[in-house]
Amino acid sequence: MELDGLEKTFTVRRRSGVLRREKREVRAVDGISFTVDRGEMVGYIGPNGAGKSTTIKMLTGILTPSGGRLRVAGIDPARERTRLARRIGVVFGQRTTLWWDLPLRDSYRLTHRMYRIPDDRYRENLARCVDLLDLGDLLDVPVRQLSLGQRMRGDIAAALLHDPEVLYLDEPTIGLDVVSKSRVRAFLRELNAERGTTVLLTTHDLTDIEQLCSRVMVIDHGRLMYDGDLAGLHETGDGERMLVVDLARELPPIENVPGARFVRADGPRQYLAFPASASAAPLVAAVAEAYPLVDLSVREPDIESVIAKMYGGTREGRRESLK
Ligand SMILES: Nc1ncnc2c1ncn2[C@@H]1O[C@H](COP(=O)(O)OP(=O)(O)OP(=O)(O)O)[C@@H](O)[C@H]1O
Repeated sequence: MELDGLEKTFTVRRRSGVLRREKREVRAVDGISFTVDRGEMVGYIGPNGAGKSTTIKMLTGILTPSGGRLRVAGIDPARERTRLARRIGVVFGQRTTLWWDLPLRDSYRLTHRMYRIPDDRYRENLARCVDLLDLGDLLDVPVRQLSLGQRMRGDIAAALLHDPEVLYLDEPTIGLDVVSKSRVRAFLRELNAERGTTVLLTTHDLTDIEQLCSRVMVIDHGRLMYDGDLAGLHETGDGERMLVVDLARELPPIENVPGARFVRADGPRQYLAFPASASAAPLVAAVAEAYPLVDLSVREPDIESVIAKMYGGTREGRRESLK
């Protein structure tokens, strides 16, 4: 997957007075370049409206880029959308590609025909998906009667029956309970390890990224803000760690320890933030000397707060120009 200076601009008209109409240009994707190698599993994350779905729509050929260059499996998606469709699979967590009134089995049969999948390949892939995604009891149930988690597993299987080399997953675990999420994640890990399927994963659940992706790309306002591993993301966001101290009794906030920032108290427990790059030892010593310390722990920054910090730094750069 190769993107070089990829752009997508939408022109939106908005009524701004009785007779006036304002023409506004939204740069949903504003010059994005990256390469994803075969077999990589990459997280593609960012806040609402960052441009993630627009990127995926261009990667599938649904939308034509306004600028830049794009290749997926050597194919230009907008020019050869049908040829590309045989090589990629897409799962949109918010929508289903299955036939609502048909049992899962019939949806799969239709996919079999549409993609002209060789019979033995189809049988083999279906059996594998049914086994690993635990779809055995669901094949004869109409899609509309499936729970969200069951439907999602059904959708993932449908996207894989034609052996795609590249899989785009847009919020594949949205709305799923903990058990369904872990089942979907385990399946994706196995798919990637066994088949070498390249996966681009968009999600708001950062546990998906933590458990599945060694590389993560952060997009905001249509621009790539970060491309690297998860550990590096912590550093970039200048995250904070949290020292959680349990005191012998409820006491006023600890505000006199240099290098620590009082965050909140919960009875005798107090939360002190300090820079992720700093050592906790001097803080612990200072607290222990001045307060009746019973217990303590250090919590690592969660990715959410790290990313929130990154976004905080880019708010002014909103690139929506009036025309
Ligand atoms: N068809 C369209 N016409 C006009 N503007 C659009 C269109 N599609 C997307 N946009 C705008 O482009 C920007 C990026 O939208 P996009 O859907 O790609 O974001 P996203 O990162 O997928 O967000 P979310 O996490 O909410 O799904 C937004 O400002 C959105 O309003």
